[in-house]
Amino acid sequence: MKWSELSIHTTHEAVEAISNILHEAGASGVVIEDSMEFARERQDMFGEIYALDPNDFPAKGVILKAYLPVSSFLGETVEEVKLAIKNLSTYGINVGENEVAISEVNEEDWATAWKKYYHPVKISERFTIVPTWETYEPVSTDELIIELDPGMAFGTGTHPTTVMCLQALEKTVKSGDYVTDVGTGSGVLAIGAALLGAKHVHALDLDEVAVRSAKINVKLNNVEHIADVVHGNLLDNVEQESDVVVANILAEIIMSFTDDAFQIVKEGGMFITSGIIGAKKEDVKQSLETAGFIIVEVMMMEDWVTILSMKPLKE
Ligand SMILES: C[S@@+](CC[C@H](N)C(=O)[O-])C[C@H]1O[C@@H](n2cnc3c(N)ncnc32)[C@H](O)[C@@H]1O
Repeated sequence: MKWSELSIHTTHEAVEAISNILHEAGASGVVIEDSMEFARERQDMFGEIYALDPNDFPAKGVILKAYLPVSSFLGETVEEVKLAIKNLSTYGINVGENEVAISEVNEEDWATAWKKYYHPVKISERFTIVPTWETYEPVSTDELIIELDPGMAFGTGTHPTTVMCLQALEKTVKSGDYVTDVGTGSGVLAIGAALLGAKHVHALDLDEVAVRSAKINVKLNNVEHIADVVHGNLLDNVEQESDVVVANILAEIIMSFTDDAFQIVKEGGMFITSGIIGAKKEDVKQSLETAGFIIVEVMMMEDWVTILSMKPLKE
């Protein structure tokens, strides 16, 4: 089968938003070629992972490659994608060069292209993420293994926003907790919370592809009796109070539902918010405080921020 490869040269800041646009446009996969991936000392942060070939990476910024089936609608879809990306600047997101190129490729060229960059990664005290096609022996009995096939959903578990969420879950989830995962993507955080001893995890995503992918991964990790995955928009129709709510979405989206989150977080419970670029940190903190949360900790990795906030106990 022939596919159209849409290649977009952009900034780190715009990756997540553009990936969402591409998924919404029907892209069956998004490959991220990140200049920082090549440049940074991954060995220090994540342990030795893999040898990188400089030819696979742009000199600066990020190249996103999305794959769409060749069809008569392609022209329109590409125009819609270009317009949606242009509109991101109205949200204060710098899309950089925003060069868009289109070429035709064979299915076998892209379906596995990204897998060569994805190997077992120890991402926190306890969590190691292992792609399904790799074998891995745990090094200690304490280690928690998340097996993932991200398929077409965000993420591989190694994005800084996800890494910080897993570290935050490690600090906050207690045995028997109720957890809600808003924007579950591949289901990585829901699985993490279940492995940490949560009694029940409610995971949801607006994107049907993510819901399918998360369901597969939840099953793969044998936590389907703990974590349910549904299609949903933020906390609409969520009534179950939670000890921990985690949301790794864009700052603008987080700020739109801090009041709703306050309603479902139990007193003394935590709201973990991530996917926030450095420039939006203060806005999100203010939105959380206005809703009634107390900021407990602010974590940073690269230019990404994760905020842990608590719903105070009544006097
Ligand atoms: C950055 S990904 C995070 C995935 C995963 N939780 C992680 O940490 O790797 C954000 C996810 O939020 C979902 N999302 C975006 N807007 C949403 C909304 N309004 N309601 C529910 N999910 C949404 C996207 O489809 C995407 O899967």
